[in-house]
Amino acid sequence: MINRKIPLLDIHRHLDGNVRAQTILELGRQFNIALPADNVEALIPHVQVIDPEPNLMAFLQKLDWGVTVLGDYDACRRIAIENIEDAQAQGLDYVELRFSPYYMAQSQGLHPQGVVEAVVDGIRSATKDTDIKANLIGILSRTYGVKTCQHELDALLAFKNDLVAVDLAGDEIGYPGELFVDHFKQVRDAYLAVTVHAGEALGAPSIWQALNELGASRIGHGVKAIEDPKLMDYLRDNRIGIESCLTSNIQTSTVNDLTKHPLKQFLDHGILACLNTDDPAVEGIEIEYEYAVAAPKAGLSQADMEKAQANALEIAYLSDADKNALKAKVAQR
Ligand SMILES: O=c1[nH]cnc2c1ncn2[C@@H]1O[C@H](CO)[C@@H](O)[C@H]1O
Ligand SMILES: [Zn+2]
Repeated sequence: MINRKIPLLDIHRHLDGNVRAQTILELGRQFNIALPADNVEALIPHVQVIDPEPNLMAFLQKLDWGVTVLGDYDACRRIAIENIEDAQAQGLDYVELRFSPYYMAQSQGLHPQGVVEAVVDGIRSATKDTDIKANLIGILSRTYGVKTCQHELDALLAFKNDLVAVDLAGDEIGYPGELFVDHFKQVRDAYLAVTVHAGEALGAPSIWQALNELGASRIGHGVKAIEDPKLMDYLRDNRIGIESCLTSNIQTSTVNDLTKHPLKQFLDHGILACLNTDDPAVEGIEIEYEYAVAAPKAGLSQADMEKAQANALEIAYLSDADKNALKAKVAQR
């Protein structure tokens, strides 16, 4: 269970993997975009994973309707604002929301830089005068290839002061990290942190590559680290954060059964691993479910969950002052 005396964070949460079904319907109508259904109930199977998909790429297709309906920049602003509302409704104290501006722009011919501007603006206005804190992580959608990712990176770097990090997501097998060494040099030169989806569809070498060649300080999923004892030690000794997403790993068939998920072993080894949602609306879950249902199934005790909760704060892309402010805030609850 969530311990409300510890700050509650979700630091691996795709903003563009969390578009409400109702919003997809409304935006579809607004922009005259034909959808596979005209009511929420019938739309759900098209925009949400019901049973585990056979692989990561099949899972990722379920995100597509959420960006297909983004007909203008106001629509991008709207989904950013709704992401903050959803996070607030969950009692999250701090979120790192990640998004891929090219993925959001491509379907309706928007400009990635305009998308970044709209998302930044939406997050800023939605968090103003509230006690939820949010930071943004820009994503390079590797599935579009090296050249498009450079355009996507240019759009993100135009707003580098509004981001805390850049991530690499999408097709890990078809577009391995080796292709993006130059992109992440630019990210580091811009003084942004690096987190990479690695060890989800590929094995431990993909995680080593993210650490050694891309400069990752955190790893998204990192499931396959369990195959490499030297890597397990390295992650612990270098305080590399692992952003675990239990239900997502089941739905992508990265892990067949939660009882076999390595998160418990990561925690026992002293690795700074934490619990996150990934794509809440697409998965049909929220952070509460990950703590109340998924984590116990994965063998985590209450103490393990509290450790994971504390680890998220430890590895969050926040200053020590901001971390202390969050701790002080929850101490009053
Ligand atoms: O679990 C995941 N693994 C890899 N890539 C993902 C996952 N969830 C979403 N995206 C990717 O992130 C971008 C949108 O934010 C898209 O590229 C989507 O395919
Ligand atoms: Zn992810």
